[in-house]
This record gives sequence, C-alpha cells and structure tokens, in this order.
Amino acid sequence: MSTTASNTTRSRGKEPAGEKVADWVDGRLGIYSLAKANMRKIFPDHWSFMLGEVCLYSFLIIILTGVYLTLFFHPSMNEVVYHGSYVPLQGQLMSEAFNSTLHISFEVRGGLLIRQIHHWAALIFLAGMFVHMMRVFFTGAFRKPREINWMFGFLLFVLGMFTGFTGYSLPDDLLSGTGVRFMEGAILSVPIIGTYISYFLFGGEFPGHDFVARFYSIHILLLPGIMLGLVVGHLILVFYHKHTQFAGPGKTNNNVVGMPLLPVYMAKAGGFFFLVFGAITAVAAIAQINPIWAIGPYRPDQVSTGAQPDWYMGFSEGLIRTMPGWEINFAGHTLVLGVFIPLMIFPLVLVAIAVYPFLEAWVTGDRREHHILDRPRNVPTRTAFGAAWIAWYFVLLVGGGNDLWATHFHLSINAITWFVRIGFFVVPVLTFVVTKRICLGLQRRDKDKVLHGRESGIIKRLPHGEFIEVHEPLSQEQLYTLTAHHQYEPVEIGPTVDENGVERKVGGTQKLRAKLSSAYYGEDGQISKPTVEEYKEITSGHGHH
Ligand code: HEM
Ligand code: HEM
Repeated sequence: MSTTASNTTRSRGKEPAGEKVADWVDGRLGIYSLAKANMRKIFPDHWSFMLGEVCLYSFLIIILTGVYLTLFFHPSMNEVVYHGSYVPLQGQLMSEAFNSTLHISFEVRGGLLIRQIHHWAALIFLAGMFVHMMRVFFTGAFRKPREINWMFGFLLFVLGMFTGFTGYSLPDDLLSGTGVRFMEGAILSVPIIGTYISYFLFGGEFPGHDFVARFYSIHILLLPGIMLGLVVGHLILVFYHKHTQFAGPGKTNNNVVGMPLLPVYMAKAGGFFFLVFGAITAVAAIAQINPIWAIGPYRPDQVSTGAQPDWYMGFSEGLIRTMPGWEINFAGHTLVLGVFIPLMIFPLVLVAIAVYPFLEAWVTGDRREHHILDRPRNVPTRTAFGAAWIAWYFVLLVGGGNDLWATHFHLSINAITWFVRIGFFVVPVLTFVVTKRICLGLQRRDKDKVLHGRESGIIKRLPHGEFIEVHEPLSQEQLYTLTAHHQYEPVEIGPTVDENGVERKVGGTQKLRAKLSSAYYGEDGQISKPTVEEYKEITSGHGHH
C-alpha cells in the first residue's frame, strides 16, 4: 500500500482490524489487484449452469466426509474375530477392514451418517457429472476454445468412476468382494498379460492379503489428488474462457451478460453449497445405503443374489452379463471372448465421449470460437447422437441389473438378456432417428412462430363464417432469440476434375467427411431459417391472421 494511503487511514484514527489484516495479506500476496481484476467478473444466469456447481460441492462433501472416515477405517485384510455391538455377527471371522467399517457404523459417533453421506455424495457426484456433461454436450459448450476443458471434465468423470469403485471395495463385505472378483475375472481375460496384471494387483492369487491396503492408497490419495488438480485446472479454464451464454438480445460472442462474481454470484454459490450439503445429508439420513452388516464379510466361495455395482459402473456389468459366453482355444490357450470383448467395448463407450468435440470440428470444418450456446434442436444430428448414446448407456444398465428387473417385474431373465442384446444394436439407431425428427419438428415450429406468431388459443369467427385462430406476433426479443443461430453449409468435396481435365483423387476420409457434414448441415439436417424477405412478405398483410 502506498504511504499516502496509510497516512490517511492513520489520520482517521484507529484502522479497522479487517483492513489491517487485508493490508498485511496484500503486502505479501497482492490480493487487491487480484480482487480488482476478478471481483466484477460476470457470470450468466441459467439453471443448467448450476450443474457444475453440484459436482463441485458434492466433491467437497466427499473429501470432508472421507477425511473423517480415514480416522477410523483400518485398511487391513488381517483376520480378526468380531466382538462389537452388532450381535448377529458376534464371534465371526472377518477382515480388519470389515470390522472397522462395522465399528464406524455402530460405535463411532455420527459414523453411520458420515458413511452414508460419503456414499450418497459419491452417487450424486457422478450423477451430477453425467448431467453436467450432457448440458455441455447438448448446448455445444465443448466447441473451441473449450475442448481442453471438455477433456479435463472427461478425465474427472472416468477417474470419479474408478475412485467410486475402489471406495466401494474398501469395506471388504460380500458385495464389494464380489465386485473385485468381477474385476479380477475381467483382467484375467486379457490375453498374455492378464495373469501378470492380476498377480501384480492382488500381490498373488486372488484375493490375497493386499488389495484393501492398495485400493486404500489409490482411493484416498492417488485418484482424489489427481482429481483435485484437474478440478482446479477445470475451474481456472472456466474463468479464463469466461462462461458461455444462451443467445438473446444484447448477448454476443464478445460479451457476457449476467451478474458480477462479488457479491451476487458468491452469495448465490455459497447458499447453493449449503443447499446441496443439506439435500445430500437429508437423503443420507433417510435412505439406507450399503448396510454391510446385513451383507456380511467377504468370502471368495460365496456370492449373494442381487449383487449390483453402484449405478455408474452398471453399464460395464451389463456388457459382460449380456455377452454370449464365447470361449475359444488358441494355440493351447483359452481365450474368454465373452469377457474380453466387453472389456474392450468398455473404453470405447467412454472414448466416444472424449473425442467428440474433435470429431465434430473435423466434420463441420468449423474453426471459429463459440461463446454463444446452441439450442439442442438447432443441431439435430449432434442432439440425436447424444440421445442415442444415453439410450445405449441405459440399455446396458438394464443388462447390468437383469436379475433385479426379472425379480421386480416378474419377467424372464433370458427375455431381458435378449432384449439387451438386440437393444444394444437397435435402440441407439431408433433413438437417433426419432430424436432427429423431433428436433426438425421443433425447428419447423420455431420457424412457424417467427413467421406467423404464437397460437393464442383464441378462436374467432369471421363475418363470412370462417373460423380462424388469432396468432399473436412475437416480441422483438423472442424473434431475435429464435433466429440468432448460425446455419452452416455442409463441407463439399468440390470438383473432382481440375481446369485441365485432370482427375483429382478423392480419399475415403474426405468422402466420409462430406457425407457426415451433409448429415449435420445438409437439407435433412436442418430447416432453413426464415429470411427477412419471407418475414416482411408475411407480416406486411398477406396471409397473416
Ligand atoms: C469434478 C467434476 C466437475 C466439476 C467440479 C465441474 C465444475 C464446473 C463448473 C463449476 C463449471 C461452470 C458452471 C457450469 O457451466 O456448470 C463448469 C463448466 C464446464 N464443464 Fe465442468 N465440472 C466437472 C466435470 C465436467 C465434465 C465431466 C465435463 C465434460 C466431460 C465438464 C465440462 C465442462 C465444460 C466444457 C465447461 C464450460 C462450459 C461453459 O462455459 O458453458 N465438466 N464445470
Ligand atoms: C471422488 C472421490 C470419492 C468417491 C467417489 C468415493 C466413494 C466412496 C464409496 C462409494 C465408498 C464406500 C462407502 C461405504 O462404506 O458404503 C467409500 C469408502 C471410503 N472412502 Fe471414499 N470416495 C471418494 C474420495 C475419498 C477421499 C478423498 C477420502 C479420504 C480422504 C475417502 C475415504 C474413504 C474411506 C476411508 C472409505 C472406507 C470407509 C467406508 O467404507 O465407510 N474417499 N468411498
């Protein structure tokens, strides 16, 4: 701070304590210039922009509760005899991990609630990421310059799945052990190196004595550490790029219309954190999750019926449960294709998401920056791809819970398995076609609204007996919003013969690109926006009710 400033404050009398502290910190960290540059940073308002915050807050809640659990959890597979307060398990042999989780649940003050909050927050965190990712996808917020942030987010999603899986495995109960056994089976199906990886991971034959301790360091240190770094990077990039916004009057690619970070956005965000915390705590207090005492300790020779992974891992379970049990013998080695093929499809389902922004940019040839969001209906092919992917994911989830679907809905488990096998191929295609039709229909309706106004529901009878519905013209604001989107031309292959009559070779990828591009922006891919002439012609009297 300058001397004049400190002289003035001294002349006014005693400096307030807060100001003193702030001056002290500013002298060391330069917070005044940092605050000046960022305090008035503008955030646009839309309910869907709160989904990223749900991810952030549930992640913080997971860390807070996780730290409390580490105080009491023993990551050891040493066998002990249970002498705790849960009578039905008295005298049973179990691992220390299972024993300490029972101790957390029954004896530690607030232990069961914290365990439940940790587990529920994990489910909500992953669901939040799923929905946040869909919001970013369907609005095209992943386009330049946000592709790298999309990749950061994608990594967070995948790491979140594995952190959840390792956490789920820690209590060493029958359900979690069955999940780890499932993973071991999948690893063993990898030709040549599968057995080595399994031995390395479990420190010998499954289950061995090490996996809980190993999963523990991965669960509380390695993966959350990487995730924390990624979250910080993710938020720095959101700040750096500035937030996107939906089209509307006054909103352009070069500005952001909304509320300043301080005080409005911070107050809202702070309140929202407590809301998310409260909601998760309420769910955790009401709905029981993972009652390990009812499931019992893990024994490799036992498996319970109705065993299910947490929802985000369900699709991988579905892939394996519904795959035919193919097995071949190759040069004296057994290849378990029934497990190996699903194991290979698993990353493909995920990688399809990761690379999408780059694929779309290549197909459309679009290299511009985008800060105005798309309405999903205005990009029908992308929206249809997204919907097809979600439908595919849910078909696999049904496969992952085929036994529960069978028992709850009194269906044949074989019928469900066949439904999933056929649905795996058919449902995404059907969803794609239907979604694209719906989007085009909505675009037609928008066009109609722009040209003919909104249907008011008021029916009038004209003097000569004809009935008409009164259409109200849209406001200028609505007209702008409905017509603000840019419509692209499909990328063409161009002439295949040059001016000298020499034929130019067109590669397969170029042809594919042109085909995909016309699917995005060709005649079947979008409804042309109303032109100014059309609008003037109609609104100047003829044909306008
Ligand atoms: C730990 C998980 C995550 C956290 C804490 C997080 C947090 C946030 C926050 C707070 C925002 C700004 C507000 C909003 O648009 O909702 C945001 C934006 C964004 N997120 Fe995430 N996110 C996470 C996961 C993901 C995932 C899984 C993806 C996609 C694969 C993703 C991609 C993006 C993108 C591209 C933006 C910029 C959007 C824009 O400016 O419109 N994020 N994220
Ligand atoms: C994205 C991050 C995380 C996710 C998705 C996650 C998820 C889970 C899940 C589902 C469980 C099983 C809970 C149960 O018993 O029903 C668990 C257990 C556990 N987690 Fe996490 N966790 C995360 C981060 C952390 C962190 C950062 C810590 C510690 C600093 C931690 C510490 C623990 C401990 C000690 C257990 C075993 C105790 C128990 O099962 O109750 N977790 N975690």
